[in-house]
Amino acid sequence: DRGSVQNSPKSYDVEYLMPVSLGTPAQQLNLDLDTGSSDFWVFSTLLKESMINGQTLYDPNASTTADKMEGYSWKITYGDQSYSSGDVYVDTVTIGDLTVSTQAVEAAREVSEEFTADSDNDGLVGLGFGIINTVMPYKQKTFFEKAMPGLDSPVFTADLKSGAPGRYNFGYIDDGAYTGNITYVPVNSSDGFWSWVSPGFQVGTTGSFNNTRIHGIADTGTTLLLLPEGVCEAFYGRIASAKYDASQGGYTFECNDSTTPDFYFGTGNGQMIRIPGSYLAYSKIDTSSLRCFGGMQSDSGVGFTIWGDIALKAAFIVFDQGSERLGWAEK
Ligand SMILES: NCc1ccc(-c2ccco2)nc1
Repeated sequence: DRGSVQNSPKSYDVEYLMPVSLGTPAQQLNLDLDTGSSDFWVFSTLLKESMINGQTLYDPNASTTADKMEGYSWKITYGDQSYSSGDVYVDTVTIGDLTVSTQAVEAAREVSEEFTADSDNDGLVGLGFGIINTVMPYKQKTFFEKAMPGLDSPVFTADLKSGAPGRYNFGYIDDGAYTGNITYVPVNSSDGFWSWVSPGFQVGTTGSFNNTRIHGIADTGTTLLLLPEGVCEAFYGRIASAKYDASQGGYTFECNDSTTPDFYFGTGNGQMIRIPGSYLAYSKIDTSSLRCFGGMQSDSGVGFTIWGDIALKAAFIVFDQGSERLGWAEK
């Protein structure tokens, strides 16, 4: 079996949403596929009115195939301090023509204000590893883990684009979606993340390659690229107008600064992925400013590097759960 679904970026590519069908008859929600977590949760009719702001709600009582998992609950807090919690139902879920008939659907009773404010986002599909699912008393499998046995190949791929729709594919690799070769690197899933080691980086075409191993995770659910302080300093040191602006909480530079170099990261056996300098001028710090907040920021608050959407949208990525490895290709 296999599946393919379009993803659509919200403004500034802050997150990418995909249509998902839940229950019988189908209820369609727009969800955020997040390889940095492992809960499948949705806005639901269990929520207090004050927590809803335009989102589409999953109504388990309107689904003939929904069964409540009595005594089960969940609560999750994300790196950006947003959180959600609620009850658990089993129901049928279809993403891009791929159906899982008994998916644990985590129906929210409570969401933090950040989620309430994000009116286009109806919930998250966590495609990290099930070991970090938060359902109690027994953790639940991710959508991919449930689908995997029936797939042609135990992989899913992410093709995120800058300011344009892309695709998530399940169970196969679309050889037309990338150029050159796919370089595979081993994944350590013991923390539940798609954790891998980059051999290093290069700033611009003239800079030398810096052989410094960077431990990090591939995370579709994080907007920015969070790298070690030293890497940020090497990159921003090459941009004339760049500075660390404590009032903005990060590096900023003039959006049109022509000295902005491309950023390359190593994926293994000599391959590098090029992130265009334009991707790193993330967003204007305010409408009247000529300065942009950098798409690359320090990972010092996190403890490991997060290869978020800024990096992922420069590549075609194979999340190979069958072999616990990541495949990287240019496109
Ligand atoms: N890295 C997972 C994740 C995704 C989306 C969000 C989010 C959306 C609106 C408010 O917070 N938070 C965390």
